Amino acid sequence: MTVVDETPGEPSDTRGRVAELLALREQARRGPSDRATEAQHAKGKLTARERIELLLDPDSFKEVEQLRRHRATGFGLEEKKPYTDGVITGWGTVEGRTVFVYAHDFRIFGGALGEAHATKIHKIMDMAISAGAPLVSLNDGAGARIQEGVSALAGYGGIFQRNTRASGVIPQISVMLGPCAGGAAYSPALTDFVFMVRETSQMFITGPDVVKAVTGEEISQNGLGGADVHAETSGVAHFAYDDEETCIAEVRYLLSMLPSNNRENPPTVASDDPADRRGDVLLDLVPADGNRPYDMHKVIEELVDDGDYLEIHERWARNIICALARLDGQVVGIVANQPQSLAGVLDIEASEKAARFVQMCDAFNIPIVTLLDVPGFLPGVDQEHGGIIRHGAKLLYAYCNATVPRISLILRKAYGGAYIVMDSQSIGADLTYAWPTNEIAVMGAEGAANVIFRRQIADAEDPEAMRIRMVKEYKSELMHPYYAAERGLVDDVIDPAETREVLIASLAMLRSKHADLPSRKHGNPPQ
Ligand SMILES: CC(=O)SCCNC(=O)CCNC(=O)[C@H](O)C(C)(C)COP(=O)(O)OP(=O)(O)OC[C@H]1O[C@@H](n2cnc3c(N)ncnc32)[C@H](O)[C@@H]1OP(=O)(O)O
Repeated sequence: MTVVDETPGEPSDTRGRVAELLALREQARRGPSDRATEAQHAKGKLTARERIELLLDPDSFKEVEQLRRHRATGFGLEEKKPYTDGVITGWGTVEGRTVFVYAHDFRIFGGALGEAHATKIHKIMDMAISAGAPLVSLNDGAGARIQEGVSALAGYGGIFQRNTRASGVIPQISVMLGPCAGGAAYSPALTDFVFMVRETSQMFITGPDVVKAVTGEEISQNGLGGADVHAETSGVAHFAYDDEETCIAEVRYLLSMLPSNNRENPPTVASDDPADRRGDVLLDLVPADGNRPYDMHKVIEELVDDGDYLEIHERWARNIICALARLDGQVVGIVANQPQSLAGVLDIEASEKAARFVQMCDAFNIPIVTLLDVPGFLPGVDQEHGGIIRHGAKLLYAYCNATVPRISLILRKAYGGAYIVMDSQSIGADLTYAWPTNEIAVMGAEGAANVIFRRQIADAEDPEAMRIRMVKEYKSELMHPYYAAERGLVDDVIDPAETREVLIASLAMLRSKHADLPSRKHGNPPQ
């Protein structure tokens, strides 16, 4: 059979019927036209099926509702009823584990979401939740299908509700691969991770034309909501890549670090990197002088298996690092201050970034290792008026609420509220370690001396000499690791070179940790 009428005919026998089915399937698989495919490729974009092939293990994709068509009328829709209705849905495997997927087909109504299209997505989301497997959306759609009016809007509502229900139950990953406007941008915002591709993907609530009409601002689509904007400025995107192939390969890498659902642990792999590998290089990597910057990435590289880690929000709020890595084959979430950026202070964005990460790790049974080198919260009118109190509280809340194994290590300094917030023992860290260079205090020695010895300094014959003496006294009295160790506020002071071994042994002990929070509907975290 070469040509099939859109209305199934009446083939005389089963073989005829099967031939007809195969022809229909082929039609659905091919999509609207070669021209539409060429137009998609000309924009530097792959088709929905090409993307699914890259995401899933070879030949593992099982499609659902391939022959679905809309029943909408008006605006010529009754004449245009393509199979799939512009979204391809189904499941397959990534490294042998089940993953559900939906992918907008931009060649059909610009990937815009109508009622049938939406209910296909609802079904696949329900299946992913029931099966307890991750959901990946490959987004390339123009938002609500304008011709279907409120039915399309209601379709989005159903997606948002399911995104929220699935939150913390199965990993949800949104991959942005085209212009995603309106409703198409909200669903990703509700998911755990957002990936974008430079030049070809954009996210905005209202596009440049509406922005210009309302505010008079002129801006391009990429300038308004491109990958770099969202990965560096707004924090909406966790990852940005130059091309779709790399982007989708990284989605596979991320999936390899996540459990299928909140009742499982992340996958373990056998590691060739010795658990007792010493890290003598750490003795020189981190300067003992608390004011000298260094790159915390190098510390992480030295500690984790084979130096491999996946950084989340790499280019947003760089003063804090959030990464997934493995220690002796077990996945861990690492939160680390970055002394090379804003001296590693906590500010509004760093607090938000780390809070979301800690919450994600806790939801998916990923132990958290916190590496502290923090001078405090960033002072300033902008920060105070921007709500650093409530944003900083998000991080505090996330840590206090986390029941996964939690280990913190103070590399150098940990001052004030920032020390408490960054998983101190007092807010529930299971084990806390310190390097011998560390200083835990309410504030740096200079600031402290100026406050508590203000009168002695002012009254002294040589105030500067007195100030220097008092700073020295304060340092030797309070600012060394043994002050905290003597009070049991750190569990041990360790040789930096043995950090990897200590972390691995501690995680092994904590693997069977079980902690329950008081029964409640849900908390009321600061927003
Ligand atoms: C709740 C909400 O979602 S509100 C948001 C509603 N959506 C929007 O406002 C977006 C409207 N669309 C657009 O701005 C643009 O189409 C963009 C930016 C998404 C894409 O632009 P381009 O890449 O230039 O593609 P283009 O505009 O040619 O659209 C491709 C096709 O999709 C169709 N299309 C685009 N958006 C929609 C839509 N929302 N509903 C139905 N069809 C649409 C176009 O008519 C076109 O169809 P055709 O191939 O038959 O001519």
